[in-house]
Amino acid sequence: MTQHDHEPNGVSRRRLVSTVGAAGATGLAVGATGGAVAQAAARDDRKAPKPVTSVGSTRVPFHGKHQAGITTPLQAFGHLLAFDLVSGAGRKQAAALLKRWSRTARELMADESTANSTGIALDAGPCSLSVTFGFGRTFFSRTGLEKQRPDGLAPLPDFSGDALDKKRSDGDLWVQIGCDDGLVAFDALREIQRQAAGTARLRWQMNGFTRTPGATRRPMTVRNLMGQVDGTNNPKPSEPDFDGRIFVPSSSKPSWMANGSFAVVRRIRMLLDDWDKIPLKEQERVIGRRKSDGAPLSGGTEHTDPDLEKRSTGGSPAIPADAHVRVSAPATNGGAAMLRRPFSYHDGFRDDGAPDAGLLFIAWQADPLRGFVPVQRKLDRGDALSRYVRHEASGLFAVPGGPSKGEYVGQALLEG
Ligand SMILES: C=CC1=C(C)c2cc3[nH]c(cc4nc(cc5[nH]c(cc1n2)c(C)c5CCC(=O)O)C(CCC(=O)O)=C4C)c(C)c3C=C
Ligand SMILES: [Fe+2]
Repeated sequence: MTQHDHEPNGVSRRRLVSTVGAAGATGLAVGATGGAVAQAAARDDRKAPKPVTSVGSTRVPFHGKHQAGITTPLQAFGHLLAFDLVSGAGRKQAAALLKRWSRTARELMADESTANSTGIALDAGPCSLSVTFGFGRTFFSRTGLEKQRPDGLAPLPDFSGDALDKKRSDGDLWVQIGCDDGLVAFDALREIQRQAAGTARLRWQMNGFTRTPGATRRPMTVRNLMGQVDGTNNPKPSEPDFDGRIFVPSSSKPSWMANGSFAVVRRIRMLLDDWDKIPLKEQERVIGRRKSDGAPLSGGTEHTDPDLEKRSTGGSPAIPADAHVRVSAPATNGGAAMLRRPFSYHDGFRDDGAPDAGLLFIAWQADPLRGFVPVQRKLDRGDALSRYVRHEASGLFAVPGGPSKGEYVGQALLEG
């Protein structure tokens, strides 16, 4: 999904535009010939510092069958935003907003300066920026589009372990920003927020992070804030049933959701003080995998399939009955599967001194009733991990397919 755009000398287009602009202005002022300007530029070129990595120049396409930010490799920084339409804003205003947002997302992801550039990201490349847009259940009643509301947006059931903050849950519109640079990510966030003015008000925002590309000597699955290798047994795009599990078929109804997906977003706080007190062996039994390398307790290496039948020498299951990987596995949930693409978060410390930190859990699936819901029902009843986590906020969003050239995200819904 990503594309390394190695510009001349690996310098980003944003940077080149400003360099060329400056050289052009100088040329005019001193009346230099085109040849002299070219020679000066070539000299400048030799002096230009070489980028240390390709992180800055990596570009994620905005157009395509699916929106970016679903199968895009996880970026180091994430911002999740939910907006509510202001009173008086309906379908027309929402369409204009999605048009503005799409144009900005396309320009920023392509490393083009936007008309109202804040300047925050001026020296950086696109750094794998992706911006993804979705619609919450309430969007359809606010805009008179109830008939277009997909069944997949049926409210999630209440789970016994939920302690949800309504103010930080749901929302009419959802935006996910992912980027390998904090300033480029903030620049996108700021433009998206400014463009909403007069049409939609921010309902909640959550900021996340994960590993920086290149931070590991040996690229491997990332770790979460409990220290576990997290993401190993995700469905893989190379698997034959991947598209059917993650994306809405192109023949489905309503047709505007063709090639789209549903995002379940859960803010899950980790009780890290409690977690850190339990011995390593117990931490591993809670998950069912080794902490050091993520290998299943049934043996092998990180990518060996967990053997749920295997017994240890004492006769007990090698992967305990309530281990997280056993309870959540498709094999024990009638095949239910989802693509997990979470960010970690840390929002300081609570009054009792415990970190306010955990996982911005984002699960992608073609149908939440066949993905997240059955698995969370089971986890809610019998997951050893639930003693160490709290679900504090929740959202469910319909994310349309990717726009074709010249289209904006959600156009088929808003103009259909
Ligand atoms: C409802 C779905 C899930 C929630 C909520 C959830 C929360 C959660 N998970 C971890 C850590 C790990 N999860 C792992 C695997 C895993 N988790 C889910 C689903 C939910 N997790 C699934 C479907 C799976 C894959 C199971 C399988 O097929 O083997 C793992 C193991 C490594 C991996 O495969 O990713 C870890 C570690 C936390 C910390 C958490 C809430 C904070
Ligand atoms: Fe999990």
